[in-house]
Amino acid sequence: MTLIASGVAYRHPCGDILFSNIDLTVRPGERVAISAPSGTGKTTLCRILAGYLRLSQGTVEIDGANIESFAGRPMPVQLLWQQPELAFDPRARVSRSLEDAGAVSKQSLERLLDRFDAKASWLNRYPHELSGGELMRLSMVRALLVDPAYLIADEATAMLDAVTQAQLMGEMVRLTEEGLGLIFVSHSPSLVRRVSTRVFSLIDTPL
Ligand SMILES: Nc1ncnc2c1ncn2[C@@H]1O[C@H](COP(=O)(O)OP(=O)(O)OP(=O)(O)O)[C@@H](O)[C@H]1O
Repeated sequence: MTLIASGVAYRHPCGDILFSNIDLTVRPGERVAISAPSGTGKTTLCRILAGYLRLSQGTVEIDGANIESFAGRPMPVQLLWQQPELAFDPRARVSRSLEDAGAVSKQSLERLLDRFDAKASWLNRYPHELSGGELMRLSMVRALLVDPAYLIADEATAMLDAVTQAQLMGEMVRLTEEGLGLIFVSHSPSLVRRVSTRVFSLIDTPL
């Protein structure tokens, strides 16, 4: 499954163009860091690639299928937010949000909880009853439950302590060795150097 963004442009509702002519191809197992100065559209591009935001021009396709055609079906591109609470309904126990992510077998859930060192008992809590690190682990579990082909991590580990950050980034790298494609944004040049197999410069400006 190859992810291909061609001629992508985004225009704000006020009409201002944020970026245009973005061409990006990501293949299974690649780890692509999106680099660009603050405010130039990295998060916006991440949201477009994951189908959260409508592009103004161009296409995003997965193996020839437009990303918009996955509406109502499990999305093969999953987004990890920097604020993991955005992935959970604050009025419901975490287990409910995981169920809403899609039909999932108990085995897959247990396997993923184990992989991300997350406790099954956390599922009975509300999002505000979990620490940032715990919620991030569960947000990774949620993203991977639908067995996506691509994971987009938008500064997903930036708020975490160094140990948790290293552990979760390490797990993401292992997932890419199993074929997952990873697109990530990080303001840490050393993390980008360590993790990425390629850097995509959004506006041709180095990090
Ligand atoms: N509705 C809007 N109208 C005009 N500008 C907007 C609107 N929404 C967002 N922006 C601007 O779009 C720009 C791109 O935002 P985005 O979050 O994608 O950048 P970024 O590269 O991820 O930034 P950072 O590195 O600081 O997180 C920002 O300058 C933001 O102020």
